[in-house]
Amino acid sequence: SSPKSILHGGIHYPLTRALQAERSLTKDMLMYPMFISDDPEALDAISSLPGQYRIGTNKLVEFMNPLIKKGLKSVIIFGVPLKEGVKDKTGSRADDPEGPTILAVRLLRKTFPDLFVACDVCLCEYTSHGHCGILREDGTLNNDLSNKRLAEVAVNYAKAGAQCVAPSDMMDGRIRSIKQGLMDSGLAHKVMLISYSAKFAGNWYGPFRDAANSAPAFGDRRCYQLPPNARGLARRAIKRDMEEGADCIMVKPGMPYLDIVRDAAEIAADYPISVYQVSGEYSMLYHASKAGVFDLKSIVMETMTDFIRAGATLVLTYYTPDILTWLDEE
Ligand SMILES: NCC[C@H](CC(=O)O)[C@@H](CN)CCC(=O)O
Ligand SMILES: [Zn+2]
Repeated sequence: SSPKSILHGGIHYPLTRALQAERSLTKDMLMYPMFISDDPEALDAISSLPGQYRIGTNKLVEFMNPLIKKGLKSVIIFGVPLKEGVKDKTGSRADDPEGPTILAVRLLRKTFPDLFVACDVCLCEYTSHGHCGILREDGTLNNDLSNKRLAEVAVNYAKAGAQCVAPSDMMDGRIRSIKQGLMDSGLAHKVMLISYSAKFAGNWYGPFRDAANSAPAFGDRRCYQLPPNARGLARRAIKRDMEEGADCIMVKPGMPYLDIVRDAAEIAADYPISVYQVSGEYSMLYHASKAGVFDLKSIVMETMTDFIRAGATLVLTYYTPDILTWLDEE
């Protein structure tokens, strides 16, 4: 065979294999999604997301301490109101100053000054109909009213101390609305705006909707989350969000959409690229490893390599607490 047909010489030893990596996973690259309950005393195990909890604000510091010790650098907060009567047609309690999200932001910023605190921005946990935006009488989205509301919510989270807001709603133009809201409030210079730019409708979010009590009461999210077959729309949404002022571009779900992560890394080459390993991916890996398909640590660390190879620089994953330990074992 010709000299160039010999590839094995470059990967025979662990060091030479390590040299093949363009980047390696560090703790800075991990953002931990957390569910904050409106019951301050809650520490509820989430059956659909084994190992994850809905945490009340009175239990949050105790829950966080070991994670901070392990080197946790950032979290993204999802408020989960379970009390009766909180949800309404416009999600008016999303930025309730006594609601779980704002209370958690204040507590985390006060207790852990070095922790980077992001907030997911959406209405679905706070709307009676469970959709991510405000609806018209005919049941379709009122995009402009939704953007106005989402910008108010994002600004209020920022005012409470969030250093990052990440709108997962998928309304058209919400990045511009939120960026403008941050600028008008004199906060745009110190709040990172992560856009869930390429977020796909489909079957991967079930465990989250169970955990966050945020499933749509009717219909689905196919009129505002991208269709799985829409590579072109994803590329257009990424370019649009860059234009509207996003500081970081996210793709979601993760493993099934690595081609879109690669697209994002090429289109938004000068931006950090984020990927969300969503609840369905998390639970699938968990149960498959329980069933003996593979070793959990090995498979999770391999998916992290996959995200990085595809171009991601920030990974949102419920495996963050485990990965912090596994990185120290390497
Ligand atoms: N705002 C939408 C929430 C959305 C799930 C859904 O579409 O219901 C994601 C949260 N940003 C789900 C995340 C996950 O499944 O882990
Ligand atoms: Zn939503």
